[in-house]
Amino acid sequence: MTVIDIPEDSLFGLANLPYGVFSTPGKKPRVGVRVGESVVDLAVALGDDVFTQPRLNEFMAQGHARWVRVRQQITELVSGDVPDDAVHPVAEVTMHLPIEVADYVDFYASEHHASNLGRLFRPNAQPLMPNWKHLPVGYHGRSGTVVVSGTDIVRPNGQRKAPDEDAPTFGPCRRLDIEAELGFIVGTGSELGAAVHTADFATQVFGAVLVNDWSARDIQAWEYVPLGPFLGKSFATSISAWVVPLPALEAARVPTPVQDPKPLPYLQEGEPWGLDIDLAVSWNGHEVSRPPYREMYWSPAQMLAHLTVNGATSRTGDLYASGTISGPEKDQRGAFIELTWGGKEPVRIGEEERTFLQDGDEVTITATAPGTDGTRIGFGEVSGRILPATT
Ligand SMILES: O=C(O)/C=C/C(=O)CC(=O)CC(=O)O
Ligand SMILES: [Ca+2]
Ligand SMILES: [Mg+2]
Repeated sequence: MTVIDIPEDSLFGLANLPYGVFSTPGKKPRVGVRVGESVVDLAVALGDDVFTQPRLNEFMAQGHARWVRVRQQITELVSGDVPDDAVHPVAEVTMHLPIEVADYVDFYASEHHASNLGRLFRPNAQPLMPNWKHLPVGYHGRSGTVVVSGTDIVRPNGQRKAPDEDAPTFGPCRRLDIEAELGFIVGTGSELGAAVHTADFATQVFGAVLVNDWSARDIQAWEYVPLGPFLGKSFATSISAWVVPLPALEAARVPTPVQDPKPLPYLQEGEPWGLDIDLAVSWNGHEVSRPPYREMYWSPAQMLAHLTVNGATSRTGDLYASGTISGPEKDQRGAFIELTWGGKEPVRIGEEERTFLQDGDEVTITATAPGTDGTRIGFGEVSGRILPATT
């Protein structure tokens, strides 16, 4: 038997207990929970077959009451002796995509980001569209290209046309960018035709991950009118390997910024709440931005309510992302197009300067939040390295 060591300042103490899918050499991917610098194999520790699956979907589909029970069981288990064969050092496991992504939706919930992108993409129009403060704007993404942190990202090819060019050309993206976001994973789905109320968020959403919504700005700028993002964003979206369960985020709840005008009734919550999560974006190992999630205008529950208000189902494994997280300050912007103001103001990366991503560049996004026991909890990281385009 083993007593798992949890350093006092660990971001993965008992207040966190994130789930992931891991493998050890020669063995199949299965469900584990992170405790300190260890991964606990839940199939071995709890003796339940649902954790032998290579994804969290089957466990999530068991529903909220079951999630609560398992979290209690894990807390009791790791507070005492854990069977030796259930414990692996995190440095010795390989992490996999934690969920089979059902549908993927991406919102646009940061007023600062939406205003900045409006100015950059539509310099002759008002930055925020008239609908923006009435509904959480979003689009349907491509679930099949959601990948786990650490997966290399091949620079996309596509059509691009700069404003000063007469005709589009085909080739590798020249303005490859990131978007630092938070993603919410639906655990319990809804019926076709039935809207999900804001109050149902806590029992339907299983947890949260970090998201990097890689974006080809030149492809996007040319293709997006009038139907929205398409190939400029569908080539890859990276998520962190650890899914932070919703109860771990209780202490991070904060009111959203004031919503004026008052949203329509289906978007109302007693008091709309966001999350006090601090993100950090590193470019080749140099921190370039610290986006604050508490600045997000639309709440996670409002986004879910909007997503389903027309009767569209939500399903186990759905991923809906917040949209780029940008704060009011320049060093709080969650996309390089904003940080470098459309490539006009390069940022310093050690000895070098950057506007958009070069081949070989690596971006890592991390985040922490207050935990329920007064310590902080961590999201791990979402990272990815750019490989040259295929020819
Ligand atoms: O305003 C636009 O035309 C484009 C917006 C985006 O690229 C943002 C997007 O994908 C949603 C987000 O991450 O905030
Ligand atoms: Ca996005
Ligand atoms: Mg994407």
